[in-house]
Amino acid sequence: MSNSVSLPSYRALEWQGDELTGSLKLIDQTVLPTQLKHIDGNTVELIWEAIKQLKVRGAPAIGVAAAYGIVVGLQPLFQPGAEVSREEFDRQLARVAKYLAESRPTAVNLFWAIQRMEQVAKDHPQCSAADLQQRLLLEAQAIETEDRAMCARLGEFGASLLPANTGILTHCNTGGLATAGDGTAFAALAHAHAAGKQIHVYADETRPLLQGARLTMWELMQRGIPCTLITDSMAGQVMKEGRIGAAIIGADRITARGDAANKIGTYSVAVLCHYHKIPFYVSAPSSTFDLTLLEGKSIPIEERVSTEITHPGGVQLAPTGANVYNPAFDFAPAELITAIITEKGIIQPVTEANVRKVLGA
Ligand SMILES: CSC[C@H]1O[C@H](OP(=O)(O)O)[C@H](O)[C@@H]1O
Repeated sequence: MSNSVSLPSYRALEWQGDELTGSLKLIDQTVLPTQLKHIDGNTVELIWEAIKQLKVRGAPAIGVAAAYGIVVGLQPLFQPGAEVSREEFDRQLARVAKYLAESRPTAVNLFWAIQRMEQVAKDHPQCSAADLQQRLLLEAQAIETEDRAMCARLGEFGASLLPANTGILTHCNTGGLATAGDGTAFAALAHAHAAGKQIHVYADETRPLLQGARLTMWELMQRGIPCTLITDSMAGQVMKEGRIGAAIIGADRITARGDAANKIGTYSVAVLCHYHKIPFYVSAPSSTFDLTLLEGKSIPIEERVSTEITHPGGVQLAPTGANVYNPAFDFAPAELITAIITEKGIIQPVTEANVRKVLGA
């Protein structure tokens, strides 16, 4: 019996109001799963901080949040009775765009969304500041709406590849919390479940910030999708036991040859899948591709504070002064990826020629 794929009842982010007084309502993902708490992103500083601290996270969601962050960041220009010149507006737009671009370095969706917003100003050099502010809100809303449609396509294409009656391993979180819609890799899980494929999801906890344990398990259980939480170090064992028929993960930046940067631990999952001859799928929108880069080693990898590892949840687990290395991402080389699922189609085998062919680039 198949169930229909329902959009999540929660939304990682939601715009409220108009271009001059509106704000971005965000789920604070750092306190899930025990608290469903919202923050009101009514200043660009709050939105910047929410991105930096992973209160809002996930490549597509970061892009949507930054797009709205630009609208919010320009609102202070419009004070009652004050005339805003286009020159001043353009100066402030450049400042806010640069500020938001400095929040996190790896997810290319952030820069893609900011550039799309800046392009609106370039495309309308003669319009007034007030008119442009309205156009910027429309562009941010378009980015959000397109993201929702993208998730649906990723879900359909991804589900078509997932085997039935087996376990599917996933890493980090790629669901509605990481996007404006139903997710990327997560959408494939939801669509496969709804299609009656009888899958069982094995979710890596995903240290150090535990997006898998805290967020993916929460999303799967919200949707009634059979699931089991495992530690990252158990991925090989569940494969060895024959529990896993495929793995599917998201991405934060994919190069022209198909090297895919994703949450730390992704490379290990890809190598384990290769060894166990298990299909390894990457699911990501075309906005996650950076065709200016060829090799994964060129992708800027965010390094985060050591306390994420030494003091998870504020509890000290390592000696004071311990040396720590905390890269937030690694990358799976194209050679280890069975296929990359995009909203424009499936890239398989993963080669630069096929990347460009499917993306039409
Ligand atoms: C749907 S993109 C999700 C992608 O982003 C996550 O990183 P973070 O939680 O640090 O924003 C992770 O790499 C996911 O695969």
